[in-house]
Amino acid sequence: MKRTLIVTPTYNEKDNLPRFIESVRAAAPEADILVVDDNSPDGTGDIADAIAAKDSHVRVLHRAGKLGLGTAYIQAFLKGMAEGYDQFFEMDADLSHDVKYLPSFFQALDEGADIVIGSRNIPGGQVEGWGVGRHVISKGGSLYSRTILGLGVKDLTSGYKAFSRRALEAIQLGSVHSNGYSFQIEMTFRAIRRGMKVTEVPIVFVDRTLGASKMSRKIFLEAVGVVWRLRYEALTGKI
Ligand SMILES: Nc1nc2c(ncn2[C@@H]2O[C@H](COP(=O)(O)OP(=O)(O)O[C@H]3O[C@H](CO)[C@@H](O)[C@H](O)[C@@H]3O)[C@@H](O)[C@H]2O)c(=O)[nH]1
Repeated sequence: MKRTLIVTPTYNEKDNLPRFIESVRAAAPEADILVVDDNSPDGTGDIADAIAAKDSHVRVLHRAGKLGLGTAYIQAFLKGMAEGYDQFFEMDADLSHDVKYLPSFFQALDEGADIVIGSRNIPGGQVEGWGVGRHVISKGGSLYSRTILGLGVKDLTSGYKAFSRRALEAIQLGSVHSNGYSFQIEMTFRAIRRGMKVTEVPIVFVDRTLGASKMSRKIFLEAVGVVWRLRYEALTGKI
């Protein structure tokens, strides 16, 4: 039986986290959940601790402040690898990633995928609840990065993903620099450069109804630049 670690980074998700954990526990009862909370001012970390105290499948990694999505995942993955997990998931805590898709991720991993991406940009996939601006940023961002990096993956910024242990080893987590949503692009690009197999499965992403997105101008600009850095590193043989 493969050991699965589902990582969810949290920053001010007090209204979403209990339902998120409950739904993941019901859908994947064998999996463990690691919440990475960045000292959320709304007390999400305390809520996570209270759930973890009652459920041995749930643990919490507390960090001192808002250190970013990318470093949250890297810290959690390194911890999970040291603990011997075989496969790793990324999921947002805000209920935009529906657990009903977990079986298709597990199936793709079983069939040999190294990375499974919950894709909004393939037949059967879509986004509900975003305004025009956010659609343009997301679709445009995927197209921009696909074109510059020469990748066939349709949804490069999705945050609903699964990795085999082999994929995380190949990526060499210590050399990943991106911290915002461009972290997603960098992880997939590095894996593909090392010959990992990527499979996209369709998901309908439903925008959060509680709490707020942490998308910012800084995160957007980081992504614009990261793509060129990755291309340069690939051209110069660094990745
Ligand atoms: N620990 C921690 N968690 C964070 C941080 N920033 C965001 N998060 C958590 O990361 C998850 C996603 O953040 P959101 O800010 O809700 O993302 P979004 O705007 O809905 O963006 C979605 O779309 C992006 C673009 O496609 C995706 O890249 C992203 O992963 C996500 O799926 C949430 O659980 C949120 O609390 C941070 O600095 N630290």
